[in-house]
Amino acid sequence: HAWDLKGKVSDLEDKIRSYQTRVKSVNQENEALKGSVAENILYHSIIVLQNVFANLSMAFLKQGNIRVFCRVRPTVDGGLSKHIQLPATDNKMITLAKTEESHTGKTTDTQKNYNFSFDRVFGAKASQQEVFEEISLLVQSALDGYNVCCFAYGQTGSGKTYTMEGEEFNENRGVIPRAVQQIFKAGEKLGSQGWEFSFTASFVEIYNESLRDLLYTGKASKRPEHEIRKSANNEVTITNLTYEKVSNEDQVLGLIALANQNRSTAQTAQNDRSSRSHSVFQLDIEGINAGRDVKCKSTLCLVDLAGSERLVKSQSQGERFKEMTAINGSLSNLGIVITALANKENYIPYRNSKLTYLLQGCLGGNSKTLMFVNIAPETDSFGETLNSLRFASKVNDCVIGTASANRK
Ligand SMILES: Nc1ncnc2c1ncn2[C@@H]1O[C@H](COP(=O)(O)OP(=O)(O)OP(=O)(O)O)[C@@H](O)[C@H]1O
Repeated sequence: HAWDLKGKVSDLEDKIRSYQTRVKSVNQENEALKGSVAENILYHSIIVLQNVFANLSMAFLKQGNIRVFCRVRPTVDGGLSKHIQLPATDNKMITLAKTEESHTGKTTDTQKNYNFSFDRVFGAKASQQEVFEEISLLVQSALDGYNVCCFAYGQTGSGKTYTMEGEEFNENRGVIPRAVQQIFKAGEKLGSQGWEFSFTASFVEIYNESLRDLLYTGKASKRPEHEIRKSANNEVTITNLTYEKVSNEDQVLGLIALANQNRSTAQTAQNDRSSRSHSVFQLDIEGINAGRDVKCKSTLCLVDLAGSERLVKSQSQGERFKEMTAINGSLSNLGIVITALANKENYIPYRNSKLTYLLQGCLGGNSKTLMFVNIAPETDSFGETLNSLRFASKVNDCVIGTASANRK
């Protein structure tokens, strides 16, 4: 019996040992599992934190930086564009897709995608209100003493004027009337905190590198010449320009109507002139809070640029050639100035074009800049659209210092 018992105990001991080994290995597996779960959680937390961090630092960097919004114009018949794709889940991406047909018919058609990402992409259905909501904080900061510049870039007919001015007195009003409305409303609110603001508006057109006052009411024959001047304290002013003191929204809307009238008179004399000129609306804001002994001074600058289409040499002769050269010169200088600012170059060639000279105070370290790149959805605009998006993404890559408010 003893022998038998010894054998059974030995069997039991073997079983116990094998159980122990299994438990150990299960424990090890558990540990491994626990480790990987923990690691996974940690890994994902780090990714989330990295993203939060990247977004935060982007937001900080972007504070004084150029932001770029892309807006796609609806097609004339309200249909879908064939080559522009916006992902449903991401409002920062846009893809231009080009299908290259096989010429021989032997190979299949190939599709080439051009992807771009911006701070925001608005599709054809985006309303003026939605667009404005995204820039209203920027407009607001003009009252806090920041210089703010918002400009629309794109080929003729891509929706720049619609974005900046829109239609009168309804929900299709664009950035300029909405910004003005917001500034006056917010200025009134700040009044209860002891702030007193004064506003001065001007509206100027740059055509063929010469300036024209859009608020001029005198005789056409007596239109004065204008020069851009920079004062000792770096303020840019235009000689002989109408600077109109304004205190409410209606007054500014009246000035915008006057500017449109002035533009259409010139337009009648010269077909399509407004497409070939830059128009710059400026609202100078001065605030004083006597109780707190603080002052602030800034400019809100809203610009509808000339059409960015490239020069078609064979079709451009005489006056048209001169215009296109002036437009190409000033738009490419705008790109050069922005790149020079981003590269922190010592010399920024503001003076190489009237446009950049005039916008000098609003482009650079001490300002907030937003660029709309407007694009047309038609297939025959593919080349121009690609060009505009390439220009805009170059601008989007620029990091231009941090803005600081002009407060004393
Ligand atoms: N988002 C939009 N929704 C509805 N209509 C639009 C939109 N964008 C543009 N349009 C219409 O498309 C046409 C061309 O737009 P717009 O005049 O703004 O182009 P543009 O880029 O300013 O051209 P130009 O360089 O000639 O001034 C206009 O009739 C305008 O009302």
